[in-house]
Amino acid sequence: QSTRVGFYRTTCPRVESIVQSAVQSGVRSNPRAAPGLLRMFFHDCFVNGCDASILIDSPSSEKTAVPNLPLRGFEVIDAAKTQLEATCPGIVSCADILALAARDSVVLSGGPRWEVPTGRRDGLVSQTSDTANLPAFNDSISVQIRKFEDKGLNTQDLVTLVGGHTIGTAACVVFSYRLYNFNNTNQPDPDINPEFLPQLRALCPNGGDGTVRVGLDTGSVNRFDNSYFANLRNGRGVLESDAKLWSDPTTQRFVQRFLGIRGLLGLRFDVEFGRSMVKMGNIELKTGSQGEIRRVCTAIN
Ligand code: HEM
Ligand SMILES: [Ca+2]
Ligand SMILES: [Ca+2]
Repeated sequence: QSTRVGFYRTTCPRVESIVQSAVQSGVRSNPRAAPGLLRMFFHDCFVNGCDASILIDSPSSEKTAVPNLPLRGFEVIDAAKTQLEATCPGIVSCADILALAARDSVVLSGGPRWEVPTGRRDGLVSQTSDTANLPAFNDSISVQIRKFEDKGLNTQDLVTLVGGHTIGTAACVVFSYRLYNFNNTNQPDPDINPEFLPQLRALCPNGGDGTVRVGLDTGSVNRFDNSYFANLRNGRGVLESDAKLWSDPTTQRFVQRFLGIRGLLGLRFDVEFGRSMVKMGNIELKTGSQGEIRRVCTAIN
């Protein structure tokens, strides 16, 4: 069984417009919700599949894991769910709300629109420890490729989906080790463009406040565009894992194709992003009678 476009056509025909307006007003009052919801969908799908396990509130749920602490936009999902329960009670899964909200966040940021297949069901478990295999900011390319392959996503999907870093920010704490004493060399990471280095150092002084946030796509933090790939080529990747997409030839090929380098078959980021998001949205699906439709997204029924 899998998802399909229009799963709620007869049971909750207004689902898409209800989620869309919740995302619109949520992002208006909290701009961090747009990148937050996109990243939230990724972190949901990579842990127990796209089943809203990320949304559960409990002292030992996935939310409490370190990589999930910066996630934003949970209030948007709750607002959409409240609306949906008033309109079509017991019908729409929280996992589908998140899938739609991630798409709508991209559209609101000026990115492409794609059709989101629905029909996911909500999972019954959420454990902090299950998040241990999420991709990490210092993973090598081979580890990044393996973690995506484990979820049925290939190297092109990896480069495409990490292109989600065209919006949003990272805390100094996840990359400032690259700026001063990288791998005990007493030197910065050589992948950083020497003209970019002082900019990053000014934003994240040695021993400074690790919670300060820095754009992942310098110069285009709020716009869902191609600029992130140009920054990678120019040594302006902020995360170590991002910089390696350029320094490793396996993934550089795909970055070049997004940049339209002559001699390589071009790829359009706006087209590929939607395709890879649909693929990611089908990871380890619960359908039919598996799982449940939650009454509130933060708790199992
Ligand atoms: C190798 C894979 C990936 C790694 C290692 C990675 C790592 C990270 C890290 C460390 C941050 C900063 C977190 C913070 O300090 O708040 C971040 C932010 C972000 N990531 Fe990823 N990521 C990966 C893939 C993805 C994918 C596949 C997507 C979505 C399709 C995505 C979307 C985002 C977004 C939108 C942000 C900004 C969040 C915000 O502004 O609150 N990432 N990522
Ligand atoms: Ca999940
Ligand atoms: Ca951008």
